[in-house]
Amino acid sequence: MKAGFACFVGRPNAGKSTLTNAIVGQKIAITSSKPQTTRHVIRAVLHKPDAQLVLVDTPGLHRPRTLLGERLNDLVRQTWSEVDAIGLCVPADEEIGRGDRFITGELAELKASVIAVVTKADLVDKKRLAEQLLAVSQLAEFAEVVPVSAVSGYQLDTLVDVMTKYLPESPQLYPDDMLTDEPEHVLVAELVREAALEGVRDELPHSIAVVVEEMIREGSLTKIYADIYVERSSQKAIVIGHKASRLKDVGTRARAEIEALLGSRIYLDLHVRVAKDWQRDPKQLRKLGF
Ligand SMILES: Nc1nc2c(ncn2[C@@H]2O[C@H](COP(=O)(O)OP(=O)(O)OP(=O)(O)O)[C@@H](O)[C@H]2O)c(=O)[nH]1
Repeated sequence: MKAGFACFVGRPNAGKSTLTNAIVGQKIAITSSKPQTTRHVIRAVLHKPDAQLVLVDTPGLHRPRTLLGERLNDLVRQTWSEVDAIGLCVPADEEIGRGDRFITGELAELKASVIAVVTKADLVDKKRLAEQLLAVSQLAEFAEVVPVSAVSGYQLDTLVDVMTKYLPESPQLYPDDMLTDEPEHVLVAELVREAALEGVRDELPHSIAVVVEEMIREGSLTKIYADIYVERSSQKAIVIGHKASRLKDVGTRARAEIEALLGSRIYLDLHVRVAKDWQRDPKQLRKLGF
């Protein structure tokens, strides 16, 4: 029996969240077409007859400009130092760049086995894929190099097998029925946050946080009360929209996602609140889960 921890790293937009979701087969991490939306460490547990792979989802590493930025970087480095296997994601359809080299360099000192994962293989032809595999393997000494596509499902099983190979001998770490150890309310908050960001990412990229205050089950219905926090009242107006039309859309989108996640009917009550400059205030950061 082998068991251990693994995570995917890579520059923004490399396809880490999508890959995690595709492997786990359920939407638990946040994906978007815009960089740097992954915030919480979310674990998914993959069960196999002879192994247990615990996937940890980390935010990206970037130059910290706020207290939140610093906390996030600390979180990333701590996660990296604790895992047994790391999948370094490099998209097949983009040139290898400074971001990839920077992250590869950061990984050099770690005890973890590093597997280079060439993502989005469906976007390129065979020749380009072969070239990218070669270019990636010249970046560093990787344990293995594996091309995958989260969209077509190409080589996802292979990747899991490869990552499992580098886990230590260990009894299983989590019970059989466990998919993630992230409390439900955090997953729900992430889905609300994703819906709230839809269409306003450019205006409010890092200014929205969501806290689920209450989840009450009443038979087949789950009542959820959540607060959407912004930093200024001008942002509040953006999130709510004209005659609350935007907030209604946010609720509709989030409700569909949450119903799919929880498998039950949802009543969703959303409030938009201003927490002035929450990204710089330690007390507020703690309250918001950072
Ligand atoms: N065609 C294709 N697109 C993909 C694939 N994987 C991810 N994408 C797209 O690439 C974009 C970025 O994917 P994410 O999974 O959000 O990337 P990420 O690395 O988690 O990004 P950050 O959270 O910003 O660090 C999204 O628009 C995805 O739909 C893939 O296998 N094939």
